[in-house]
Amino acid sequence: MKQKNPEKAPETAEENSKKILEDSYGRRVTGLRISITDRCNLSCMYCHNEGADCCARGPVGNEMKPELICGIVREAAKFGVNKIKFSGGEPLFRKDFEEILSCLPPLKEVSATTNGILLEKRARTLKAAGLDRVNVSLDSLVPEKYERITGASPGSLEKVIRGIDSAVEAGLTPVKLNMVLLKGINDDEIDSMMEFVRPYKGMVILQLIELMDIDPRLSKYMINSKALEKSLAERASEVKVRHLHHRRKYIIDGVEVEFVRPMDNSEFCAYCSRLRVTADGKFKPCLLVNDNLVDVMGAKNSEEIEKLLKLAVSRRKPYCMPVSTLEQEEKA
Ligand SMILES: Nc1nc2c(ncn2[C@@H]2O[C@H](COP(=O)(O)OP(=O)(O)OP(=O)(O)O)[C@@H](O)[C@H]2O)c(=O)[nH]1
Ligand SMILES: C[S@@+](CC[C@H](N)C(=O)[O-])C[C@H]1O[C@@H](n2cnc3c(N)ncnc32)[C@H](O)[C@@H]1O
Ligand code: SF4
Ligand code: SF4
Repeated sequence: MKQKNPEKAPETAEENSKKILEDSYGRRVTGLRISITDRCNLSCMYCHNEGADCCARGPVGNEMKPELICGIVREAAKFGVNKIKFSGGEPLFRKDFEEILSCLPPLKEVSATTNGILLEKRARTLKAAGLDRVNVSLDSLVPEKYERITGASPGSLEKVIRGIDSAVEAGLTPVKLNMVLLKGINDDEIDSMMEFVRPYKGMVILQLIELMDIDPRLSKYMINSKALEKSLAERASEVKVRHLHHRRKYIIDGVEVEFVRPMDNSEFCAYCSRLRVTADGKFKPCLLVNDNLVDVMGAKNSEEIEKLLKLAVSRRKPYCMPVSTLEQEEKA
């Protein structure tokens, strides 16, 4: 059989292994989760701000420029990273978000997570610049509750719903609605949220999120995730398992409901395939760890970015591990 490129010798296993990013726990990195600003127009009662130490509400600060963001993505793409998630703060606060999207290399998927307040006017331009889909955070369909959870001003819920409709019209689909479950506040709204997404016929899907009680004052809002997962499973006609975090997707009466369950979940961390980048230009090996960041802001060229990227991957460690693995690590 004729070789496609007879000049090029087949690659050795060693050469091949250099082209992927894998940490010492065998977890391959295939995605980047890039925070492009710490600024936000809301003040949600539970916000982890992607693990940042602080949450800037004021001026621009030390945010990465589009050139650096795209340089990082280009380097990561050389090692098989093919999914990018933009987050914040509120990513639509960046007026140059379209510019950032325009300079990315070809990728399998580019998505963003937004609170949706500024989405209505930007959906079309974001799509045209290369954004494939969005997740929109929407914790309640009751205006007073929505305002209580997010600190938003009256009228904001309608803006978010108009933003969701614009995203659907622009083709930023499927739009995922992120609903953080808060006991005693919105945990009675799961069914009404399912009815809300139903008319969109798969163009909008529901993602339920277990609260991460990063602050002890939040613990009283934790729902019983085990019981919820059991009831979703009982109601589902089909259950799918995603590779990312091994998250379950339940198909209930034709509506897709994904459950994100990060707390005390070693399976979730075992299938963590994304490396994070902070708004001020640091690789962040884990959402919940802040003492192992790798500064990439001053990187002068692609070689430096590559070196720092590999250093960050080498620092990755599952936050939650099965007891048997922890015991082995202690003995070693
Ligand atoms: N602990 C932890 N939580 C995460 C991680 N990635 C996402 N989450 C949480 O998952 C929820 C949904 O995040 P999104 O930004 O919408 O993105 P996603 O659902 O992870 O990504 P897609 O499903 O691919 O759109 C949020 O509450 C995040 O904090 C992670 O690596 N670790
Ligand atoms: C930090 S926000 C950034 C993007 C954007 N501002 C938004 O709210 O969609 C990303 C996602 O994390 C979720 N989130 C924030 N704090 C959380 C927590 N303590 N537990 C679970 N999810 C949380 C939000 O609901 C949102 O869906
Ligand atoms: S909108 Fe997003 S970043 Fe802003 S406070 Fe809420 S969860 Fe945090
Ligand atoms: S190791 Fe676990 S907690 Fe840390 S980022 Fe990955 S999934 Fe999240």
